[in-house]
Amino acid sequence: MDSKKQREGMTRRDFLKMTAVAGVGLAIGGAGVSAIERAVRPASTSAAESNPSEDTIPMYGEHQAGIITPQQTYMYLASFRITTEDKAAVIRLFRDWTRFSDLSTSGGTMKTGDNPLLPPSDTGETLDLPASKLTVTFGFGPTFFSVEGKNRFGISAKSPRYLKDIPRMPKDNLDHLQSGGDVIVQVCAEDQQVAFHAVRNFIRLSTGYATLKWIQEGFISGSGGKTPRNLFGFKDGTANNLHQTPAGYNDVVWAGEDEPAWMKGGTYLAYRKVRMLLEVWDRSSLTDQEDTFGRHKESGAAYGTKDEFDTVDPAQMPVSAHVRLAKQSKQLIHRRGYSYTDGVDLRTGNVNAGLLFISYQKNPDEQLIPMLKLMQSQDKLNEYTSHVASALFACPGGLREGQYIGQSILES
Ligand SMILES: C=CC1=C(C)c2cc3[nH]c(cc4nc(cc5[nH]c(cc1n2)c(C)c5CCC(=O)O)C(CCC(=O)O)=C4C)c(C)c3C=C
Ligand SMILES: [Fe+2]
Repeated sequence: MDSKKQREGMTRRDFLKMTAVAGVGLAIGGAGVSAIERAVRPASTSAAESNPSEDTIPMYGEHQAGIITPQQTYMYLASFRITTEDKAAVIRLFRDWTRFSDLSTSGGTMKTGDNPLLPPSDTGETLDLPASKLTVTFGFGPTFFSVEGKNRFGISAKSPRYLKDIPRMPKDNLDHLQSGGDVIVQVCAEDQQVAFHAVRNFIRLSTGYATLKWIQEGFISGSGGKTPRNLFGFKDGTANNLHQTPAGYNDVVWAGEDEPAWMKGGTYLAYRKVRMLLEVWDRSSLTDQEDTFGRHKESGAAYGTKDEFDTVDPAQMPVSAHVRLAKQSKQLIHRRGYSYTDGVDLRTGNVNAGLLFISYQKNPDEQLIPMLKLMQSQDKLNEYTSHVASALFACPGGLREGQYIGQSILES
């Protein structure tokens, strides 16, 4: 089949054309052959054929997708450590990751293989599935730019202004194996298998260039348009409505003029894995639970108000209420958190579960860190939570077709 026919003829079920080179590329990873050298986009996708725009979120634009995109139901965070010091190899990896992002967010897969003697290029578990609003968001940690004063890849001068580890907090109980990383990939989708497929193939494509440091999966309740509830049963995300306009996003989320050019349209992703002590919470009274946040459980209304989105008066709340403390900091952040469950805590027999707190902001020094300090010293929520992992990443602005992620950092 010639390549024009491939483009015209391929449906999602027929999946994408991939050369045998791809299999070789995957097998030899860092040896220099691009793993998805000749992947092409699907002509159409099966489940999304009737209305693909409802099923796909554009990957290209001023900003990366997955930041102010309405939250999908499933999320994975995969944190990578770059293992090569060869800048050209890093560029190859990022080109492959970008091509694969383009392919998978538009509903494609790599070909499962022409050559029975080679492993299939694609792992195959999304062959019959639509794009499911898949988004991929990349960010770079402090150690991508320099490690112990050593300028990695010659780019330390391009390190963004506020990129550093979140300082140690009074009540931190951090596991460093689950924290930080050189590169973060946030993958979100309406179908968990679609999201995991993307993560899995990012990992495969990284062979020879990077290793996985940690991975974390999350979910939210998805009842169309309503604020999701966290595992304490409270609506979580209400206050995002205070800045959800283009001007609001400029003030709160998108990096300022004081940043390197590659941060234009970019932002900072802050991550805190916060364990929630469900057994303790479930034994506490409704009054105690509501006093913890300063909001009512069922309606989500702030104390002294009737409805979820009514204007908050912090004076109506206990001094240690979570929302009162957030207001006291006088800062806004854009939260995009997910719940997680991690099985049983074998030491106690309790459920290991909580919130993957993810926030996007233009200036973590001003917006996030003072708020976090205030909360960690005075928040009633501390009786029921423990912060177990932490990270900060700088997310570059969006891409135009033909560019690859990180290009404006690694080139020019
Ligand atoms: C430092 C930042 C924050 C951390 C860490 C954090 C953890 C955390 N939050 C909840 C539950 C809720 N948070 C709510 C509001 C809220 N939280 C933060 C910041 C952090 N939360 C802010 C800035 C706000 C908005 C405050 C405001 O301006 O009104 C709420 C109320 C509803 C809402 O607005 O979303 C809940 C509920 C948990 C369970 C948690 C850690 C486990
Ligand atoms: Fe909160």
